[in-house]
Amino acid sequence: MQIRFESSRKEVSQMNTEALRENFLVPDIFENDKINFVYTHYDRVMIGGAIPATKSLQLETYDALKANYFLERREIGIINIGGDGKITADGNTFEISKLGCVYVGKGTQEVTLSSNDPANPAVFYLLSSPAHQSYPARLFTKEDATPVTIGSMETSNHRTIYKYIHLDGIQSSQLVMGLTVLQTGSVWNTMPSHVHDRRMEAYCYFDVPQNQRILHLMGEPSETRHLWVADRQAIISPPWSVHSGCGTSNYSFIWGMAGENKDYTDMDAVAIADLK
Ligand SMILES: O=C(O)C(=O)C[C@H](O)C(=O)CO
Ligand SMILES: [Zn+2]
Repeated sequence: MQIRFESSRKEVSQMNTEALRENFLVPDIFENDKINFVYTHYDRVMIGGAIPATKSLQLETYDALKANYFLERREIGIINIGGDGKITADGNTFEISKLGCVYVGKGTQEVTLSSNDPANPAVFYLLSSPAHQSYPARLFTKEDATPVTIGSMETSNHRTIYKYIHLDGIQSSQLVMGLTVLQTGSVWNTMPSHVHDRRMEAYCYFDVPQNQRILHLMGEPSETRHLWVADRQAIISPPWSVHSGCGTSNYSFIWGMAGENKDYTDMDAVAIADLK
């Protein structure tokens, strides 16, 4: 498992393209018949992917966790961006379709991921953070997520936000998670932009057409940098960084956070005119 250490604001402002990508892009987590994770030192959030293509996959512990099983001191949010699948958590089975989310809490010993049809396997995005309290495993479909549509065609940022794990949704110890779908013709996410010093964030872009890309913006508002991101790649956003993107077509992305609070609305807005 790859480990990503933290970088300071000053270091980031001096990084070249390669260093920015090495530190903040998570390019290869989705692989057939494997669970892959990157362990970050940003609130100790782990970013992962799993495609149970020809066999079911079991969440195993890692030496870096020094835990008897993966969720001994952690919780996990799982969103399916592929075909229909199943998640079993200590004998409880959840049927999960595309854009569905399953939360599994601390203390769950066995988590198994599987696909219903090997010809169209489930593709699971995984986000895990340390947990100090146990909450029950739950499934939310995208309809359960009380979708909210914001932005407009005029500003090319018309999009629908689905919140799954947050203060008023699925309960967790500190994990917050959901996804955003851009409407056809809209390309900007999270613009106007924001920061939240209280929480780190990770984005995983998906349904990005082949040969199209997302220009993801990061860095302090007055010192922005960019990463070119392809389909099914994730990015790490430090708590002091903006996290916003513009696509060469419309697309969707999963966002997830951990840190001081679970209040989705706790954001410090950045005026567009203040971005540099
Ligand atoms: O399109 C958006 O705006 C978002 O999806 C914003 C993210 O949800 C976010 O950054 C939450 O902190
Ligand atoms: Zn944010």
